[in-house]
Amino acid sequence: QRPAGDEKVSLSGKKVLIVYLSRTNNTKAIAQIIQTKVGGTLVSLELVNPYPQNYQTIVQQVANENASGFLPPLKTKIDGIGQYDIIFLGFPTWGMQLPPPMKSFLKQYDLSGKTIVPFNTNAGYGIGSTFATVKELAPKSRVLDGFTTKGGIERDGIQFVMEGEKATLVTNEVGAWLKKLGLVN
Ligand SMILES: Cc1cc2nc3c(=O)[nH]c(=O)nc-3n(C[C@H](O)[C@H](O)[C@H](O)COP(=O)(O)O)c2cc1C
Repeated sequence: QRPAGDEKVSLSGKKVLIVYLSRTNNTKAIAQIIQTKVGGTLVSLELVNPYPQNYQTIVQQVANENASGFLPPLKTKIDGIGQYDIIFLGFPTWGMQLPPPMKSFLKQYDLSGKTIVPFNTNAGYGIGSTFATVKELAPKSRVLDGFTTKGGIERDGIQFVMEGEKATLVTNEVGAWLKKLGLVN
């Protein structure tokens, strides 16, 4: 068996789906960079009942949902998910966990046999349990090494940061990551 982190996957003849959750557009920016490099269908995960705009209110609501295991219903429906071979999943870290809507997504869709490629932004505290939870909720998928970068720090009023030098840096980092996975040349 090959060591973890040394997995390669080929893009040829594969259909790509990029699903992301993003509140302040940092994770969305990464999703768009990925789409520019590998193509595919870009889908934003939207909720039946959107989260509150206020930061403290959403932090409290997410804490409650994480504690109770509540899975918010998704407004976004993905037609014919069976046609996709490679599914990129993008999300921020929320309360050091995978955001509840991503848990909803992974519980709702059967991704058996598919390749999942996670990516993340966070305020600097890291991925937390997010990548591990993706693996737990998609036990019959092949989950590749994820990408993570520092995004906004909404607590301190810093929202969108993927512009200027940061955008250039992140674009290069995403390219190197995709190359390592074998998804771009
Ligand atoms: C409800 C909530 C909880 C968050 N919890 C964390 C956290 O536990 N650790 C962390 O590093 N950042 C945390 N953040 C910050 C986001 O992960 C960070 O700003 C991210 O870049 C936002 O991505 P987005 O712009 O795609 O929404 C939290 C943000 C929100 C709104």
